[in-house]
Amino acid sequence: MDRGDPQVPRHTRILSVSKTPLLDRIGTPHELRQLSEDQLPQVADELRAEMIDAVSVTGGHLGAGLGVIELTVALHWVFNTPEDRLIWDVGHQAYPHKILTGRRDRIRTLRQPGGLSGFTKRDESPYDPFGAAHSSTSISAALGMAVARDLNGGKNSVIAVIGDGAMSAGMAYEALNNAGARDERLIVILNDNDMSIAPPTGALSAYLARVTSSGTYLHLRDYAKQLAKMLPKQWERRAARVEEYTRHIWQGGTWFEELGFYYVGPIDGHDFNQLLPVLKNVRDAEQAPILVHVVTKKGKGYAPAEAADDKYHGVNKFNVITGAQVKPKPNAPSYTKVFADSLIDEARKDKRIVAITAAMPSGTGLDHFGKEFPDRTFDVGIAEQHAVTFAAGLAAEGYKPFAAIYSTFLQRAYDQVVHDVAIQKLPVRFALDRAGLVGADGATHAGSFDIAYLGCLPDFVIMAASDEAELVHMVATQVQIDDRPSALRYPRGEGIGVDMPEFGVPLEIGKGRIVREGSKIALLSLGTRLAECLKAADQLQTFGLSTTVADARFAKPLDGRLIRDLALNHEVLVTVEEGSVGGFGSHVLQFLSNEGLLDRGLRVRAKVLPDVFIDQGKPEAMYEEAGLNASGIVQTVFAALGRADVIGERA
Ligand SMILES: Cc1ncc(C[n+]2csc(CCOP(=O)(O)OP(=O)(O)O)c2C)c(N)n1
Ligand SMILES: CC(=O)[C@@H](O)[C@H](O)COP(=O)(O)O
Ligand SMILES: [Mg+2]
Repeated sequence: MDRGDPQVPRHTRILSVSKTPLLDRIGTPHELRQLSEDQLPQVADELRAEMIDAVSVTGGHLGAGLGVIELTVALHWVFNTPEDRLIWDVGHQAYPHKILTGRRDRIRTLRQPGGLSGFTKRDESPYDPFGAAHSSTSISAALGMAVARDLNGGKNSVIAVIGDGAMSAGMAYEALNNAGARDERLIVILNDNDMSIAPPTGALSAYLARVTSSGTYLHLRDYAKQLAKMLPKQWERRAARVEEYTRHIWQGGTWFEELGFYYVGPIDGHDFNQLLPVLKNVRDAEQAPILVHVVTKKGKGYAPAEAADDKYHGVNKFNVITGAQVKPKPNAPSYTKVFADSLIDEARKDKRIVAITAAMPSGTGLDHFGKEFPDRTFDVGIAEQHAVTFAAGLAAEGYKPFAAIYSTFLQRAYDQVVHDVAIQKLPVRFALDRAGLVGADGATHAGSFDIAYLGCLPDFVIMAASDEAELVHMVATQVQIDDRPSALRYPRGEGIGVDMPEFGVPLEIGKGRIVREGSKIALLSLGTRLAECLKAADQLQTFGLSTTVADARFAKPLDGRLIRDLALNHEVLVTVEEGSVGGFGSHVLQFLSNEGLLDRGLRVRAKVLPDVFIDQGKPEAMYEEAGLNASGIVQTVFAALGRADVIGERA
């Protein structure tokens, strides 16, 4: 459309032609559904371009969304969203969905403070009927919504879109098992791109590969048209099973059919000529759960993503032309790398060490470990519950299993930790990466609760590294803990640039350390807030407040002697941790109280993360907001001293 300056002669005006003329007309799926079928490929092209451009300036999850561009357009065109409920598993692939559902204007605020979430979120849009980010929840949520619809006498469709990786989690089977036994109308779209974050593992992915590589699929180009004609409007489950056409169109989805689903597919998830007729027929089917097996390519349509081993699953900002990502030069090694390198060093000396990941080899650093010890590295898929009890089995047989699982993903396996590991006092070593706030992934991935949820378990040893050098020693310490379970927590991101030890030296269990001697104020830190405590001590010194800083190192067992000394020889004791209420500070307060150390007027404060779910942001800003930085600590000390007068001035 020519928006040029009316004073300028028309023929000389430069036409500012939009690159996304059709997408510009789509505010919500209602406008999308006004377009004709043959316009949809262009919508998809424009949507793909818009998504690539947006993520190039925001960073985030790219490959998965590129793989579902056509599927997203087709789903919103065929189904009457948001009345028809569309639930995305994990939700990392939902950027195209967000662009089509009224959030295009905010898509460049993705994963930023106050911006759009990087996953689906109920309070963000009526088109997000269910929040996600942890995988494999979509079928359960969809079944719940389908049952609610039937109880209400509703007519809407409910669709869950789940990836092949997410399908490897136990929860997905639990939902399939329950859904297959019921006759609710439920549609599960299996988005099979033969990728998780890494190449998929497990028997299911091998099965899917067999199904999608069957000769029939590869030769029946008009397969979906035939399928669409054959799918009866009125499903008669029992009859359909034995009818003649069952042999023609069910291409091997036996496993899903045995679980009570109609299996439709595999179809090409980038071909509207296949997607539209199948989705229309599936939409109009009267009953029975249906699983549509859609084959897609992660990273589709963007050469650098298609060529990358990880299909650009998660990217920094990047140059659209070259695909080159903007990677800031690190000032120090990442905690993840330090953990992996330390474990490799220890494993060279101890053949009993084995490592387990739940589909996060690169995120946990076990991809490096696996290169050197392929036979001692196990990627069990997105199956944290299985990973924990699998590790317990290894420990029961005398191995030294390191289960490297992000702090929040371990939440998925809490009973396995209690029932299979802790009660049996099996020496499973948990390496909890992403402990504390993580930034762009927001509340679902913020490792706020592990001290609380593990600290209440008898015999557990819980360590928190205050820097990357401490992490090396703590890995060496975990190797030695052979009589009970232990957990080592460390944050996402890079260290603080301390000198690295040549090798790890095991620490004395349950012993902290004084890192700065003082007399009036005591700061007892757990984890990487130690650096901020030292800065706070410097600031307090300028007010004549001599401050001791101690690194607890262990949340469990507590260093009773250290805590007692601090309590008896200081007026104020402040604990600081990157964790929720109910963690380290709670344990210290309980110790002080039970030991009568609060009876002499000691002023105690426990600094923890606020009792809210913190949305995405920049970690340091989030910690500042939580008062877990130097000035926040200083203010707490002044408040404890009742010196509110100076708080606003110098702190
Ligand atoms: C419980 C849980 N474990 C691990 C993850 C990390 N994770 C996010 S996406 C992903 C891979 C998902 O694969 P798939 O479902 O096939 O989706 P795709 O990225 O291939 O579209 C993993 C392991 C998670 N989000 N939740
Ligand atoms: C979608 C998902 O759960 C993972 O991709 C996660 O976002 C990875 O987090 P890191 O970037 O901290 O490894
Ligand atoms: Mg996949």
